[in-house]
Amino acid sequence: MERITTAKFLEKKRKGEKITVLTAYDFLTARIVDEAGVDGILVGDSLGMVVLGYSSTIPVTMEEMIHHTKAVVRGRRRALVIFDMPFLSYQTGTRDAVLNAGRALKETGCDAVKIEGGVEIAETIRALVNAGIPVVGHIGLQPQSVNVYGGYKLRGKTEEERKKLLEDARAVEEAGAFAVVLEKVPSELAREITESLSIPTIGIGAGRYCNGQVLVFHDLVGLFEEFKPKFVKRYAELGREAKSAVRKFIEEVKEGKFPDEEHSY
Ligand SMILES: Nc1nc(=O)c2c([nH]1)NC[C@@H]1CN(c3ccc(C(=O)N[C@@H](CCC(=O)O)C(=O)O)cc3)CN21
Ligand SMILES: CC(C)C(=O)C(=O)O
Ligand SMILES: [Mg+2]
Repeated sequence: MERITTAKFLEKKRKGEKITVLTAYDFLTARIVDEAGVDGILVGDSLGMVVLGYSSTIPVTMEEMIHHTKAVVRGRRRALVIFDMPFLSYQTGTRDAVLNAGRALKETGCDAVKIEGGVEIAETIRALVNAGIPVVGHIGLQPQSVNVYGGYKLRGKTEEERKKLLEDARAVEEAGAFAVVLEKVPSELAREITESLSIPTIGIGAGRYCNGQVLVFHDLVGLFEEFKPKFVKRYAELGREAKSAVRKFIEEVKEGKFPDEEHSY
């Protein structure tokens, strides 16, 4: 089976083929999304909220990211694995960024890293690419800056924000990123950015005109039930299913129905 490469992402944009990316934080989920045929698996720092129970992505460490990414890489056969650089692993300077991102590549076997930020982080993207580390940018809503913005609101609404976002997109591309995530921006602005770049845009809450889409796996299958911003579409209700299965188990054990002959030796 042919592996998806960073070049494949660019080729897909040129050919007008959509790119699909989903998160995974463990071996089995990686296997499911890989076998279903996604192009990319993002080991998001959202794992802090989804699997570790933190209320933001701020507390996530390199150690936690590495631990989960190793499991994801073991479950992957085809998709490109992207390591989401956690808060404070790249914001303190290009040297720290290269050392941490290099560590991610060396220790986990991932293919690329993602970092949040636009114009202000372009120099860091350049340093990573120069060191041989493929980079995905991430602009618009940047969850690691939640404490500066005081929330997860839509970005690019005012004319000033719109201009800044277009500049961010250009800076990320010029710095050498091979793709860029656009988070929670109006569809029309995402369209404008997508048309102005030669690298693919991967949207989350950024409308239909992006070159690809990314979602958190647990949101898509209805496992993270309390998280429901407008951009999440639930394709299944696994949270409900799982709870109902557990209730049945409890009931059957209490009634002496489980285990029966079929499940005993
Ligand atoms: N499960 C999950 N899915 C995600 O997409 C995700 C995470 N976790 N954790 C990390 C970041 C945080 N993200 C977020 C978080 C909140 C909203 C959001 O729209 N929240 C509110 C609005 C809050 C506001 O206006 O301040 C909502 O409408 O639910 C969007 C993206 C995206 N990422
Ligand atoms: C929502 C995506 C883009 C992300 O950064 C994450 O899962 O952490
Ligand atoms: Mg993230």
